[in-house]
Amino acid sequence: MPERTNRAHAIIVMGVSGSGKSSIGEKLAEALSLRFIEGDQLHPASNVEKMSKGIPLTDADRMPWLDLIGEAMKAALAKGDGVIVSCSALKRIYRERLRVAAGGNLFFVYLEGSKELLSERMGHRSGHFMPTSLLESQLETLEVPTGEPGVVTVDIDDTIEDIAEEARKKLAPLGVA
Ligand SMILES: Nc1ncnc2c1ncn2[C@@H]1O[C@H](COP(=O)(O)OP(=O)(O)OP(=O)(O)O)[C@@H](O)[C@H]1O
Ligand SMILES: O=C(O)[C@H](O)[C@@H](O)[C@H](O)[C@H](O)CO
Repeated sequence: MPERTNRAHAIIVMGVSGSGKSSIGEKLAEALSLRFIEGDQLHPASNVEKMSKGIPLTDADRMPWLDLIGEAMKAALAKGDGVIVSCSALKRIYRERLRVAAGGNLFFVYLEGSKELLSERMGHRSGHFMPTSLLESQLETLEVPTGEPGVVTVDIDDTIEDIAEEARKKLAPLGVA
């Protein structure tokens, strides 16, 4: 379990594509006055190219990307800064790798929603490299993090503002405020 202290924390807003990681991550960062890092921007170009073509990423594709996210969190924490990152973090091994990178000082906000709602939200956005056809593989790959240390779960069937507020309320008892 991450320690309850006043020091800076790293938070990952996680979930499958279309769950709202970027939208909620930005809002939560604003509410907690923390820097927000868009994890998608750290993907190697080869990963973006694959996803654009509708090809799911493999563990081997994701590892270098997770390591870049880990380094970004580590650098922020080393400066004493808290940080929020959007990252799908679909499997437990990915989350463990990220926890190690953050020196155990890492919380996850898991955005949970139905396939129908996720598909609707992905379908509504334009100009994004991730096709809705990849949602199926995202859901198959997801290992739900509920019950792991430092994880809070929020339902995405709400407004962006209310979801971010719910996440903030659930993080507060864990010492993140
Ligand atoms: N609570 C919400 N209510 C209405 N629309 C939402 C909500 N959350 C996100 N959206 C919209 O749904 C789409 C997906 O959201 P967003 O890009 O934040 O998700 P994401 O998890 O970061 O996706 P990806 O991982 O594929 O980049 C966007 O068009 C966003 O504006
Ligand atoms: O782990 C993955 O398969 C990827 O990270 C995806 O989740 C995308 O980055 C994102 O969802 C697209 O916008």
